[in-house]
Amino acid sequence: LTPSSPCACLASDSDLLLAPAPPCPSRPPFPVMLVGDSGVGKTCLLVRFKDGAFLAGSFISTVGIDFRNKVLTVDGVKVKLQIWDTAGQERFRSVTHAYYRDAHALLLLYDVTNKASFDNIQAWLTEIHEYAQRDVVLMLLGNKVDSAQDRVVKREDGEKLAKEYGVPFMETSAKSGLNVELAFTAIAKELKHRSMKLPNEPKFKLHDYVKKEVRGSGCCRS
Ligand SMILES: Nc1nc2c(ncn2[C@@H]2O[C@H](COP(=O)(O)OP(=O)(O)OP(=O)(O)O)[C@@H](O)[C@H]2O)c(=O)[nH]1
Repeated sequence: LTPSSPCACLASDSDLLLAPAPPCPSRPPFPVMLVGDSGVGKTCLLVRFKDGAFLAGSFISTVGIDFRNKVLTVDGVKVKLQIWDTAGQERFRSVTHAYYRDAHALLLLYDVTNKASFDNIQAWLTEIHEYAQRDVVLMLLGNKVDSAQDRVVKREDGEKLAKEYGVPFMETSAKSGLNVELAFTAIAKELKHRSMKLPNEPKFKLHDYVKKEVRGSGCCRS
């Protein structure tokens, strides 16, 4: 994935000013997969990120898999993500398994108002371990934090689990938009750094970045 000449999918703004970028086929988008139990808010998180809107009202479960593209500008570089929204329902699990291998990043969600979705995270991690690439970028998200009165999973429990498995963690809300942009930006930054490997650039540390930015967002101070 290390680019020799940047294309429109992964090119700095200054490069684009100097010469027209070559077409994208040489640079496919980074596949990012959303996984977690049915109803945790995967589709809503994606819609919030892509369109800045919240899908309220009746809940329509994803069938199989759906995907959307979004280009982010990270440190002056365009990074194209192809985000795969998977169905959380058990009956679609074999479909999801087929996609893990090609995913460069995974956002694993639970719902802070649904204890079972949190308890199932270990099973999801086992599945990820079995099917995904060993070096896949992984982040744990506790979604629906806007529903404070219905919360049954404490932030500390999410943090503890994430620490146990060595994965970055943040709480999100597809409804309010809290940390949604940040979650995808963090993933895009990590993918960009891994693929570009510029000689004089300091190594990007996803864990540290997430910790610093979450603290800065003011969402999680007790
Ligand atoms: N309060 C609140 N509700 C949310 C949030 N995100 C999703 N929801 C609601 O939760 C329900 C399920 O959301 P989806 O995004 O469809 O869930 P999903 O994980 O894609 O479900 P599957 O497609 O079955 O895997 C919907 O009724 C949403 O409106 C959130 O951040 N806050």
